[in-house]
Amino acid sequence: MKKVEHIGIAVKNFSEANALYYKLLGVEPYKTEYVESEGVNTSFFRAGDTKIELLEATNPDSAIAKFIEKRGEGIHHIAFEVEDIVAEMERLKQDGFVLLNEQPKKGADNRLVCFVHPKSANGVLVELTQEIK
Ligand SMILES: CC[C@@H](C(=O)O)C(=O)SCCNC(=O)CCNC(=O)[C@H](O)C(C)(C)COP(=O)(O)OP(=O)(O)OC[C@H]1O[C@@H](n2cnc3c(N)ncnc32)[C@H](O)[C@@H]1OP(=O)(O)O
Ligand SMILES: [Co+2]
Repeated sequence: MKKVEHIGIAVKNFSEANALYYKLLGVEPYKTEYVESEGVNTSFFRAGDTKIELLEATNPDSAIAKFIEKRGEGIHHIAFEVEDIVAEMERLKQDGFVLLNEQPKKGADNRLVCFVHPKSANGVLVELTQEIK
């Protein structure tokens, strides 16, 4: 794991949250992206060497909609940068972590991602993320 690549934050109102994080961080989001497979709108802010990813649900079945319904807005996941996502997935599986996808899948911002179940990571949803080169 090279670094915390981003922190995902579940928000109810995308435009209000983007305005708030603009005020908080003093920078505009460098990118917004709709990810159909996850049912989310995302925006990305640079914060030093890492990023903040705001996530708004676009349908009631999305993981973000369910999370907000159960727990309210807030930190949803921590994403760790990896160089070889397949190797890291295999390593974590061998170590008893529960992976939420068998194969890496396409995430936002030109990346492959894989999620680790929060029940196998001290209540934290962990995302592994590798840049697509
Ligand atoms: C935009 C793409 C990508 C990127 O490029 O960065 C993203 O970040 S996408 C982000 C959204 N996508 C995902 O989160 C996909 C992975 N998540 C899942 O598969 C599911 O959300 C889940 C984690 C398996 C939970 O789904 P489910 O079991 O259907 O929901 P429950 O509400 O029943 O939850 C079970 C259990 O887990 C707790 N939970 C749920 N989400 C989280 C969370 N984010 N952090 C910590 N804990 C979480 C939930 O509270 C339940 O606990 P109990 O009530 O104690 O049983
Ligand atoms: Co993410």
